[in-house]
Amino acid sequence: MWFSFLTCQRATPSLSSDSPVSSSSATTVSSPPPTKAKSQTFPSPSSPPHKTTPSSQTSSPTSSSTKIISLPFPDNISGIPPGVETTDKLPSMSLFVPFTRATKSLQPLFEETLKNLPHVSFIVADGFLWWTLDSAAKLGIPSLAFYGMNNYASALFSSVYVHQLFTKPEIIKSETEPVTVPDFPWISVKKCEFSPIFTHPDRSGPEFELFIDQIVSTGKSRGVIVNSVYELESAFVDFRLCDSDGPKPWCIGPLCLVNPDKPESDKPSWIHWLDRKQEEKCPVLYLAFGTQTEISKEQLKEIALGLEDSKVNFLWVTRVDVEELTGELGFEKRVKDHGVIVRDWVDQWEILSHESVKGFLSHCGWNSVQESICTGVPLLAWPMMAEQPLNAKLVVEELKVGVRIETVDGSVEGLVTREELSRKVKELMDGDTGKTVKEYAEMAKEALAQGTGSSWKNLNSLLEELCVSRETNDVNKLSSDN
Ligand SMILES: O=c1ccn([C@@H]2O[C@H](COP(=O)(O)OP(=O)(O)O[C@H]3O[C@H](CO)[C@@H](O)[C@H](O)[C@H]3O)[C@@H](O)[C@H]2O)c(=O)[nH]1
Repeated sequence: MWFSFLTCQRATPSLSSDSPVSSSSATTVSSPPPTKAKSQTFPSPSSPPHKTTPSSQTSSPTSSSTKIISLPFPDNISGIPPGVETTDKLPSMSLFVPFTRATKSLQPLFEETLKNLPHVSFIVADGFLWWTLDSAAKLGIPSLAFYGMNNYASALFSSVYVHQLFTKPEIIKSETEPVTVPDFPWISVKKCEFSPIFTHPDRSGPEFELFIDQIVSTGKSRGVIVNSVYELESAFVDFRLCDSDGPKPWCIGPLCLVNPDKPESDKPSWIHWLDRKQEEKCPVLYLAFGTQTEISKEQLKEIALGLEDSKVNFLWVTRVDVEELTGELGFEKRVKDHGVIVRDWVDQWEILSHESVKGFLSHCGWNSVQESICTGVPLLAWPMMAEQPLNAKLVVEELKVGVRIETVDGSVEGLVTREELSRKVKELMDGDTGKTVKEYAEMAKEALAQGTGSSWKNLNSLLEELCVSRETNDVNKLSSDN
């Protein structure tokens, strides 16, 4: 099993399907050290979206312009079960910090490998692999960080942190009281929507130290690649661009449109099921909660019974055995006419693109949100951790492409009852958010239009800035040396 990275060598300034970053293996943003009171961009701590590339999901390089070099993942990490090389395989996300710290043992081999490459124009590194930015600096290679988070969440984290919204002396004690964000007066946030790193006055401990290492290291980078579209969140991109001290955000997304997965020739059974629902003219709700979410037995039962009560047609992707965990033996049989549970790894893009899928109950991981927007499917937003509460606000309050599900106590971790789930599922499926989301889907496509789209232009100027100017410098240096 391996840990993989991609390097960009002598890239030419054009947008090709061989994107220099992989949306599944990279993640967020940063800027200068947190001691200075200015705008900053942040990784989403506590449960960040870092994962190495599981071999089962790594496609072979198909083009002569792309080469993948794999480095062996470290063995014997204290507290991590042997063989676990991705965060989705961790028994608990509480092991995230030792897992991430362990990646540093790859540094010598990473640097050795870089030295043996013919010419590296720049490095794109997962921001959670903070040490790769140190390696880049040591070898004099420009580097960009990538975290996977959008500009909206980064800007809000920054504003909350810089203005000490939850940590200044007149501390807001309530977890659920709405508080106005200073730089964005039309937005209010709740303490429970943020990790303790942003809300706890005591700034120490392993998680905080990792967070600082990432911020400091990304602050030294040449910029941050953002898998998003400028037009989708322009106010928040502009906010970050105005911070001349912070790393520049480069919106080059949505990457799910650059290289969408191709449906296999042999359709899996769930696609046949969706085909049947389309023939029957039955709209389907798709449910999936990403790769890292842990859902309690009690909550699973409420989801199952809420779906059953709602009578909506649903396709639920989950790795767990719902009947066994909830004790609801016979659930799948009871709902078989309108619902199906899938326990395999699915091609989510293919499902969302299916004509019959008219709603997505999602944890609001940024990849899922973008895929839903790009396929014109409205969301039922149920954030569970990390920056997902902010993504849900973007979906419901800013873009208005979805409906928010509420927990019993208004907290992020709180229980969602079967009644709430059933009500909101019906509201989504009967509602009119579909029209708005289709407009955004068009906008996202236009952003990638060759020559004219904003993401196309951003990628070109990024390559121009990092490759062409570097190569020109190299040539000048060579001639002055002679
Ligand atoms: O069976 C599956 C399960 C997942 N996916 C794909 O896996 C990705 C999941 O990504 P995302 O929706 O972002 O969920 P997480 O992996 O849980 O997201 C982590 O990473 C995101 C950013 O990278 C953050 O926004 C989230 O908070 C964090 O939990 C998506 O592209 C899905 O299409 C599949 O294709 N098939």
